[in-house]
This record gives sequence, structure tokens and C-alpha cells, in this order.
Amino acid sequence: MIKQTIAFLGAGSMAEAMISGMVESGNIPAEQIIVTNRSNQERLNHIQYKYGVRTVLKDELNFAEVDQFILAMKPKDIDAVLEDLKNKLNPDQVLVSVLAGISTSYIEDRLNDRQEVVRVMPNTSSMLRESATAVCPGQFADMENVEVTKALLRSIGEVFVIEEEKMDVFTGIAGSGPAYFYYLMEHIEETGRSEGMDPETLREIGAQTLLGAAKMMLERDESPAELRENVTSPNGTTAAGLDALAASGGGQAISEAVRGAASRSKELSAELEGLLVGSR
Ligand SMILES: NC(=O)C1=CN([C@@H]2O[C@H](COP(=O)(O)OP(=O)(O)OC[C@H]3O[C@@H](n4cnc5c(N)ncnc54)[C@H](O)[C@@H]3O)[C@@H](O)[C@H]2O)C=CC1
Ligand SMILES: O=C(O)[C@@H]1CCC=N1
Repeated sequence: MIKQTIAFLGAGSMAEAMISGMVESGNIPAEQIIVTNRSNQERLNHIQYKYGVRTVLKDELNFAEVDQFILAMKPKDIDAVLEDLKNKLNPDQVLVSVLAGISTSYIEDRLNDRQEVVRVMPNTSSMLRESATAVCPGQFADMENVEVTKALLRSIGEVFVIEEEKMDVFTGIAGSGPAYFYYLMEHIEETGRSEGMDPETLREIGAQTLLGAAKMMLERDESPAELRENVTSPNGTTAAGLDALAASGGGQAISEAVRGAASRSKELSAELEGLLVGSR
């Protein structure tokens, strides 16, 4: 059971997914989770009602009782948040950032000396405790505190400790990844509907197919290529489907999606540093 108290700074969709998974896991009591945002009291009421956590507007947070802060605002808001936090933090408090593209050093540089920072990248499947979450400790992070962060994140799925230079591509694969699979499903459903299938059954059929394939990849020793070959009978239906996919640039499209997201992750810090002028 996790004994530390954590405070979410930001109560958007990512924060809610993490809160939902953490509360559901039973690994941390809901009363040890405090959720804040700038001004949207209605949103806080909703979160408090739904998950039983404590909520306060950010200016009413009692800093002294918090062990780990989870930064869960948009990257564009980070400077204002760090400026506000800088003189309120004590040296033992940990900042856990879920922000895409923002490096640990970016955060450390804007705080007082040697503040503990841990950069993480979960995804919205945290809601069902099925996230693939990356963890990367900053240079001043105390390993005992990092273990608590990891335990917290294990309550929302699988945890992977990675080097910071891999964070952008990890974000392209797993942070943004669920959206690619949803996009795939949108197209599968659209096609099924246009062929007269019942939309509700289609959702179940498509999702079960995805789930089955995911489980095969996790639980069997074969590589994805071998698993694909096992589905593909010579001159059969799968071969025809895969040919059509390749002819439409399917493989390349997936690779470009990952690269596009990773490169946007790289851009985000540069934008905040003022190194990129006028992009997006
Ligand atoms: N949505 C996703 O799938 C994922 C998002 N992330 C990261 O999570 C962060 C949040 O993303 P979303 O939840 O999608 O955004 P969102 O726009 O839904 O939520 C942002 C929240 O931050 C709050 N906020 C802004 N300034 C604040 C401040 N000074 N103090 C307290 N709260 C403040 C806003 O009121 C809002 O509740 C982003 O940095 C994103 O890169 C990371 C992994 C996945
Ligand atoms: O779209 C975004 O920027 C965030 C980060 C990863 C997933 N969603």
C-alpha cells in the first residue's frame, strides 16, 4: 500500500485516467490523492464525486502535506506552474511530469537547486489499469522516491524505465499509440457498417480481434511477423488484405505516425525554449 500523498496539478483527461486507475487498483487510498486545477470547480466536483479523491483549486492546496506532485497540465502552461511552485516546494518533494516533450532538465532548470523530478509517459488506458508507462528519473531524483513513483504507476499498468533520449519515440509509440488503434477501429467499423453489419456487434468483434492479437503478442513466443504468417494462407483472404494494405502504404503510414508524434514531442521543448518561432 502506498503511504505517500500525491497531488495532481491539472484535472484533464490524462489526470482523470490516472486517478481512475489508481483508485480502482486499491494500492493507494483515495483520500491520499488530491486533485487541483486552476478554476474549474465543476470539473473538480465531478472528479471528487466519481472517484472519492480530495479536490481543491490550485491556490488552496496545502503544499506541506504533499509528497509527490503530478504535473498534468498542457506543456504550454508549464512555465507559469513552475514559477508558481518554485518557492513553495521543499527539497524532499518530487515532481512527476506527464507532459509530452518536456525534459527533466527543462523542469529542473526552472526550480531551486536539486529538486527531484521524474519524467513519465503514461497513456489513457491508465483508466483501465492497462497503460504502458515510461519512467525516466531526473538527475536529482532519490531512488527511494522513484520506487514509490514506479509503484504508483504500476497501479495503472506496466512500467518501463527508459533513457530520456528515448522518451520522444516512446511517446510516439505508447503515449499517442492508443489513438492509432482507435483510428484503425474507426476505419474497420466504417467498412463493416457500409457492408451492412450491426454497429454494436462490430465494436465487439473489432475490439476482441485487437485484444486477441495483443494477447498473442504478449503471451506467445512468436514474433509479430511469425504470428502474421500463421494467419496468412497461401493465396487466401489475409494475403489479399495484406497486399491491399501494403499497396496503400499501410506499413509506411504507421511508421510515419510514430515518427510524426516523436518529432512533435521533440519540438515541444524547443518551442517553449523559444528555439522554434511561430510553429503551430
Ligand atoms: N491525453 C493523453 O493521452 C496524454 C497526455 N499526456 C500529457 O498530459 C498533459 C495533460 O493532457 P490532457 O489531460 O490531455 O490535457 P487537458 O487539457 O485535458 O488538461 C489539462 C488540465 O491542466 C489544468 N491546468 C492548467 N494550468 C494549471 C495550473 N497552473 N495548475 C493546475 N492545473 C492547471 C487545466 O485546468 C486542465 O484541467 C499534457 O501535458 C500531455 O502532454 C501524456 C500522456 C498521454
Ligand atoms: O497528444 C498529446 O500531445 C498527448 C501526449 C501523448 C498523448 N497525448
